[in-house]
Amino acid sequence: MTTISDVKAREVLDSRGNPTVEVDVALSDGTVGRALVPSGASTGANEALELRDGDASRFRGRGVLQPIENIDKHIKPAVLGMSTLDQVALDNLLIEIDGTPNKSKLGANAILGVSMAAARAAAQSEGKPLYERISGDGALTLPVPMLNIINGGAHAAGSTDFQEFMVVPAGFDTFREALRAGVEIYHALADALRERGLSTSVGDEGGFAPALPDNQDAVALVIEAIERAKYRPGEQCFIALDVAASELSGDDYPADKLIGIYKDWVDNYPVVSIEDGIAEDDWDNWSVMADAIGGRAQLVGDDLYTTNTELIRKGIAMNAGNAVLIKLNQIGTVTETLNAVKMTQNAGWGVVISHRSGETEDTTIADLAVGTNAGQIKSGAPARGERTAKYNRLLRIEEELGGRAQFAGRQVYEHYLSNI
Ligand SMILES: O=C(O)[C@@H](CO)OP(=O)(O)O
Ligand SMILES: [Mg+2]
Repeated sequence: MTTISDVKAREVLDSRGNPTVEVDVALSDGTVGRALVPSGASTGANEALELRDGDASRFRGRGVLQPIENIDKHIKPAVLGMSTLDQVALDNLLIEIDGTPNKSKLGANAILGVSMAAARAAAQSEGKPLYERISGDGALTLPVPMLNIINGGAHAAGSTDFQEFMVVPAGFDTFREALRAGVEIYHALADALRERGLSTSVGDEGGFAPALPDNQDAVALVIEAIERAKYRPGEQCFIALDVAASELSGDDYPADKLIGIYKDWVDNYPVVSIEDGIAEDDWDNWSVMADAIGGRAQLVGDDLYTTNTELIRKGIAMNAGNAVLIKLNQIGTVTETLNAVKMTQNAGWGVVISHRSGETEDTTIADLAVGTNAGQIKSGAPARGERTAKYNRLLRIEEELGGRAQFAGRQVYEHYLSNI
């Protein structure tokens, strides 16, 4: 039996220059799986806890030596000698050692680092790519990339107050062609901004962060960029938003005003997906929004659900949206993440696998998107290495799958498009 022979954790840096946890899990057969943990800025209140040191003399209090010590002292002794082939048993043990509902004792960053590294080690030891180990006998699908090309909100001071304006190149036959369209649109957007004398400096996720007077200007600019790149909006390329409404001031943006804006945009623009359109504590207005536009747009809950099956179950019962954003570090183990995806898919809801605004070179989410047949991934703009690492991994997976590769494509949004 192949067992865990060593666990080594260290402090490394993420894309915002903040420390984060990296874990190596070594197996008795000599394989080593490595994982790096990402970090959010616009976090949901119900997310599992990211443990930071708080010692202001190191990295302005953002160090992660405590979660690393927790791995050394509490996790490593418990998992040495365990089989990594049973990810569920391993993750259940990690949850048990922590013992809190939100992983606040050991830190979700400590727990997830070990869980992900073990999954990667197990795949290697079996001689399989990670996506294949995740999928078992299930379908392998290349996801539609949702490329965040205008960054605002908590990710880019001085830009729009809505957080993300994404281009969604769904109307192509392969991931490679879709990504290429996204890249050309990204560059066309830079030209459009330059022409107007607007800044082309970028936000945390690699998208531009121009000082635009209105959120609607950002939508109009994305459409202009699609056309400038010679693609057809509403046919080949669509728009997705992450409003991150929990970060907005309720005085400026009451729910009825927001729903009015979305109705207008869904009527007039090729907007196919709206994430966190309503604040995370306002379940009732989530249902109101879903009644108003749920047949015409994917309504994705991120801060609302925090990849937590208890909250997803509640949302499905309340008709609060029709899709879930999935982030490994919101819940803290691979197994719980896979359970969240399954519950969402079983309800017939959409799934978007997501990066965090603070990222690393880790590419686990690319394999997760393919292996779960999720259909959609958001990993920022097609620029900045920590974002392109995921898109590049997907290019390699598509090549590796050859004739077996299926691109999720327009079909993901067909229901909403046929209702227009
Ligand atoms: O809100 C989001 O969806 C994410 C990723 O884009 O941002 P953050 O990681 O800051 O929560
Ligand atoms: Mg979000």
